[in-house]
Amino acid sequence: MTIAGILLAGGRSRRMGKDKALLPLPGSERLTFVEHLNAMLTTCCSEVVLVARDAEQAAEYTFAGIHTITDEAPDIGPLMGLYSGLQAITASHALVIAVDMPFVQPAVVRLLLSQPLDDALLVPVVNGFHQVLLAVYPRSILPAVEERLRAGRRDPRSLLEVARVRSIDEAQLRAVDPQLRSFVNINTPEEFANLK
Ligand SMILES: Nc1nc2c(ncn2[C@@H]2O[C@H](COP(=O)(O)OP(=O)(O)OP(=O)(O)O)[C@@H](O)[C@H]2O)c(=O)[nH]1
Repeated sequence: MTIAGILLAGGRSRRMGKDKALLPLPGSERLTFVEHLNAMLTTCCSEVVLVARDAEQAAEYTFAGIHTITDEAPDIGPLMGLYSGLQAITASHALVIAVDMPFVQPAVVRLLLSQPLDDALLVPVVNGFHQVLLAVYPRSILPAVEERLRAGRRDPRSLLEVARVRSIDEAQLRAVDPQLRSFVNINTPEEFANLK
């Protein structure tokens, strides 16, 4: 089975005040979050798709040479990004990463990609919370995504109520990423300023 990478970048970054995807990666002189995550996914996925909310936002990423598509409709939330991304890929499954998680560790990606793939969602659990924005989704989940969107839901978390889920527990995650850096997500200028 092949697995695609989907980067979700279609949010408005309101709390940050500027597009989080284009923030510079700490410790790197020139890479943005989106370039860094795209480069990582390119090494392990059969295809990588970046999902922006609309053509105007997508145009911001042409410099990075990333295959960018747009949401079927903008501003419906990451569930719409997932829907649009899953429709665009040819692989049977996708590793989905929010573009505001710049420290996703290759070892965690390898752990996720080494699991048996079937029709279940494969979701890491940290502090008791399912990490739906760093998880593996089968394309076969698309009808359920469509149903959730029709019900007015915006968050992939709502799939946990209707889909079969296989959890990756915290001990497994800590074995490869002891500080769970992979699950740090950046929302505000303060959080960005405090990154090391
Ligand atoms: N494609 C797509 N991605 C989205 C959408 N909404 C949020 N995302 C992505 O989902 C991830 C989590 O988003 P949030 O941090 O909850 O929201 P945000 O819009 O980025 O930030 P705020 O405006 O500050 O809430 C980020 O990578 C977003 O880019 C959407 O409507 N479409």
